[in-house]
Amino acid sequence: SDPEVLEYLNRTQPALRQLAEFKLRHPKPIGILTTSAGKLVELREITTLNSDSFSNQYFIDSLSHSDAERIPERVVHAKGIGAHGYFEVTHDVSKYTKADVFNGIGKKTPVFGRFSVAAQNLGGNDLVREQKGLAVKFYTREGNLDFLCIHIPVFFYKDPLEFAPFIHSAKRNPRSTVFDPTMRWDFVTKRPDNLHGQLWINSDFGLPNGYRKMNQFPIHTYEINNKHGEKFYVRFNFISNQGIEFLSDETAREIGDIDYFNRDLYNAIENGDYPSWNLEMDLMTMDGLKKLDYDPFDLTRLWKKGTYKTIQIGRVIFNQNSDNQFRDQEQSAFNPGNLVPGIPGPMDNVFRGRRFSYRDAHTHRLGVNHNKIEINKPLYYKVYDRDGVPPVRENMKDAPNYYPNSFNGPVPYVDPSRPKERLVIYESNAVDLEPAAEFYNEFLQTEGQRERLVNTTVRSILPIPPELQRRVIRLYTLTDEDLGTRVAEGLKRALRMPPPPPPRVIRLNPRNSNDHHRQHYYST
Ligand code: HEM
Repeated sequence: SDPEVLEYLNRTQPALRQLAEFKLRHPKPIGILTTSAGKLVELREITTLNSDSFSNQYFIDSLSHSDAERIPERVVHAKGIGAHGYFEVTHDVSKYTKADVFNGIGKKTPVFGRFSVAAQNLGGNDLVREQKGLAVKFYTREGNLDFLCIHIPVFFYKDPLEFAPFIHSAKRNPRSTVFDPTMRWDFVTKRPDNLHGQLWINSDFGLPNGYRKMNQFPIHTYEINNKHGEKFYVRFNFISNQGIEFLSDETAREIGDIDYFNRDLYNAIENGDYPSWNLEMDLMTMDGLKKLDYDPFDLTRLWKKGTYKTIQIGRVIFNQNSDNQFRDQEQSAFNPGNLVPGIPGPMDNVFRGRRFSYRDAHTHRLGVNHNKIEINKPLYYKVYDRDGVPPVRENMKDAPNYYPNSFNGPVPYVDPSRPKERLVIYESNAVDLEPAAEFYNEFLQTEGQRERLVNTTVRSILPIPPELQRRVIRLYTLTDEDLGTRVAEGLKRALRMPPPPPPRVIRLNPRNSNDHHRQHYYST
């Protein structure tokens, strides 16, 4: 009720008034301070000055806990923000999938979502041209269902063996420590399947205006099946109800806030402006698949118009910020292999690689019991796994710890409608530049869009070695002659431009004896 406090709360954005709000909710201290083992801390223990610090358990606890408070950051998508919410079914899709979570109009399922930037380290810059991610964990009655998505509808490669080199080339140079376009362009030109995704990233669609204003795509072609065992092939899409907006590099520089995406999402949710996405699926039947003149399982290409229909399923709404980002977001373990009956999932090789990679990454990052951490815990589980790095929770108490057994440990169930066989797909390793050419000529609809793609590419290849620049232009020309020519001409023009002036800095005169820096150096 203090007018000064009210005025402060009104004037300040939610992300900057979090502590003031905590105090409003807790007008008195929330309790007596303790050590981690629960001993009450006495006032004289909160300083070590003029005392025997190594008799002070509070001091030892504090120092040694902070020494160990970092865990490995994610190898990709390290920086992000998490929020809680729910999924609500809005349409009847029982014809296509028996997944309980998608059946029963009005049914709500709790979800946890994590929004992220792909190549930045923890604490990195949101305002960069990189794929932005959204991972959603649905806590369904049939186990956790995880979708991991990026904001462009195509992926970079078809062979999971490209994961490590792709990531290395997109992250920091191990010697210089800085992001290095030479590595990235070298890899793209050596593995041209990456080109289509790279064009998306360098186009107007590369940098969304915040996490709320982007669509999200799990990309893979998923197999789904109904209760009669009939199979369908789908690509899921999360379509933003906030609309989609993108930023130019110039606007991003003007905004200049490395936490722009996190701040925007957090503030919106705190203000009750809950972001939501419609979940839909582009669907093909088995008969439809047979008639195609392209590979619908290829992650590096879009499905062609007219070959599928789009079915609405429901919507995801995020209506609560996490009250502890480390507990929820940093400890969250999303795995695309977490699927439910009725969604057997994708068959392609990248997906098979991912089934292994995420599980392995989570064991490294969070320990082998990562699915027992609260944020990852399914609603129901009965396992034969035991022990390992905590948390083990009740560790299945005294139930039999081997299967099969004769003593009523958990038993598998029988699903009579599970399709008997799965499609086996053969993937071609031929380089196909058609999807990239289609993106340039058809997907981009205006000259302005093409011009900006060319300009962004030129800026990006300007610092790389001439031989590599020639290789980029050769690849672009092979993709589309006009695109290659324009990049070549743009590069020639850019090379003739004078280098930008050095940044303006504040200089202090070291010979000025009034300079307090100098006094500081001498004061010791
Ligand atoms: C061979 C292919 C791929 C491999 C090996 C791979 C591997 C990984 C790994 C190891 C992580 C970090 C996991 C963690 O520590 O929690 C990760 C995160 C992520 N990946 Fe992938 N990935 C692949 C392809 C993809 C694709 C195709 C997509 C999207 C369509 C994708 C979206 C994401 C997202 C959104 C995250 C962040 C998850 C989070 O918020 O925790 N990845 N990936």
